[in-house]
Amino acid sequence: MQRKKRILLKVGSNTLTKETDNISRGKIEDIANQIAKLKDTCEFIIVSSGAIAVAKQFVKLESKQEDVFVKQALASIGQPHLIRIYQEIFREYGLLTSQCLLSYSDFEKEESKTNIVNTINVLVNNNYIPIINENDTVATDEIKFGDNDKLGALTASLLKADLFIIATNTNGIYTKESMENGFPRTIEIVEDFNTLKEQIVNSKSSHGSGGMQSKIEAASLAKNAHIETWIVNGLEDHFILNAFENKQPYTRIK
Ligand SMILES: Nc1ncnc2c1ncn2[C@@H]1O[C@H](COP(=O)(O)OP(=O)(O)O)[C@@H](O)[C@H]1O
Ligand SMILES: N[C@@H](CCC(=O)OP(=O)(O)O)C(=O)O
Repeated sequence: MQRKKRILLKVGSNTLTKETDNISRGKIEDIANQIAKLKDTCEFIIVSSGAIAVAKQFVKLESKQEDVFVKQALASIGQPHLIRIYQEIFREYGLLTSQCLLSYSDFEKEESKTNIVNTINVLVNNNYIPIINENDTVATDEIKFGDNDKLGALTASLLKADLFIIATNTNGIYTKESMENGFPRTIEIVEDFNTLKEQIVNSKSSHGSGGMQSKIEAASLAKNAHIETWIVNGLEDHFILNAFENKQPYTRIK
């Protein structure tokens, strides 16, 4: 039997909420449906944000503490709900899920790295789809700066993914000029990072935290591990299948 292509899929809060204030069960169904269609040829590991967004649907926390502590508490409330929603929906598509909470510092210790690889390989070999998020109680890197993009890239590298897909709210990276004139045009293939950095515009989406900058940095980490990154429009239905079939513009960073 041919070896399956290992795909690390990073989905941000914007994709999961379809840019609203609520998690979209429809978007999670769309992801499950695509994974079910590809399951004979591809194995998926998901890095998913959305814990804070789910919690905000249910609670408003009172606190005199700094904003970041409130976000950490919201993540703690939202994470079990997020995983429950994934589990319920993926089960309907015959897919099994598990939860892994990781932080950057786990990628700096040999023992933790070995444990992550061993655990996730057992899960994947038994047809479980690991759903990874930052361990927000102990780490604040992504809720302060990131986008879970770097966590996605570190995980893709450690687990030797064949492809790193970042789902966001644009058809990949647009040229700066085209963004400024209001007719965005996708840069389809990137081979030179220096020219790419010049295309970043200082804007982010409603729930987004890192903008395109953090995606380019994540792609650069993946490239160092010889992994190709695709930046695709997660708001579209069938966004993974569309990219495979070239039906929707997206950016490939080789
Ligand atoms: N060159 C570019 N091409 C596309 N989007 C860009 C570019 N430069 C900056 N951006 C901004 O980056 C945003 C995507 O990043 P972000 O808001 O963090 O989303 P996500 O939550 O999906 O990680 C886009 O909505 C856009 O506002
Ligand atoms: N870990 C947190 C937030 C991570 C984060 O900033 O992510 P993103 O939605 O990709 O901008 C969460 O699950 O809500």
